[in-house]
Amino acid sequence: MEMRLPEPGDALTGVEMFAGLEPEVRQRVIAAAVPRTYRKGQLLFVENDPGESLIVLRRGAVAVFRTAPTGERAVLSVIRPPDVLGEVSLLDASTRSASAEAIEDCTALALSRPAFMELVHSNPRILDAVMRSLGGLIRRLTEQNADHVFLDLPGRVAKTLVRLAGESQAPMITIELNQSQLAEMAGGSRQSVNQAIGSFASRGWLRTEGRRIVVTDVAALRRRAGMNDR
Ligand SMILES: Nc1ncnc2c1ncn2[C@@H]1O[C@@H]2COP(=O)(O)O[C@H]2[C@H]1O
Repeated sequence: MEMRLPEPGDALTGVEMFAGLEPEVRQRVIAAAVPRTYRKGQLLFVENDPGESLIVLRRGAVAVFRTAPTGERAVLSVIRPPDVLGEVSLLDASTRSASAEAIEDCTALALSRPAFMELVHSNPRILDAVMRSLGGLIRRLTEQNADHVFLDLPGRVAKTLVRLAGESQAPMITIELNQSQLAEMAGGSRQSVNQAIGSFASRGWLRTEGRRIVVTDVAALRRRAGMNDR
């Protein structure tokens, strides 16, 4: 019988949680997962829905947010491939801790809770990656808490932009985010975020182009956010 070698890249390529799996286990995970597509603006799930699956994002971007009783949103994070979301309610067998909306057209794989738990029980090594992912989430939450105490709003806007710019070393970094999304992420009103952006633009640290922000001086934003120089 002809043996099929695993593809050099598959649907789980780059996803840290599945990185240490044997090729045939990866193939079983892929076979058990259900492909999903979400249009820009579509909700993947809302807070307090039953947590029924782990979502592996393959393409697009998803905003994770909480909604206040007034309807105001606070964006906790923007998830991009090859990241996962929905692990919290799977692990504590509870409801979704936040809502998630596609902010670009997305493709994803959904792994049901029973399939995920079966995978964990038969491959306990996966717990290393699960713990790393939870540790990373706790670390980010700690940092966000500290930012709300120690940084003023322009500082939080600067830090949000630096985070969105990621590790890029490019001289100009384009961020596909409008100012209300940025306000939801930085935890401020649209008006005060607009003022901060205007002041950064007048200093030559960025410019706005319609719904995008082009960062031209990440180092200056890092300094404004009180982050160490690299
Ligand atoms: N503060 C946060 N920062 C980043 N991601 C989060 C945060 N809170 C929740 N999430 C993600 O959003 C998901 C919401 O559904 P879950 O609780 O199943 O799993 C959650 C995590 O994957």
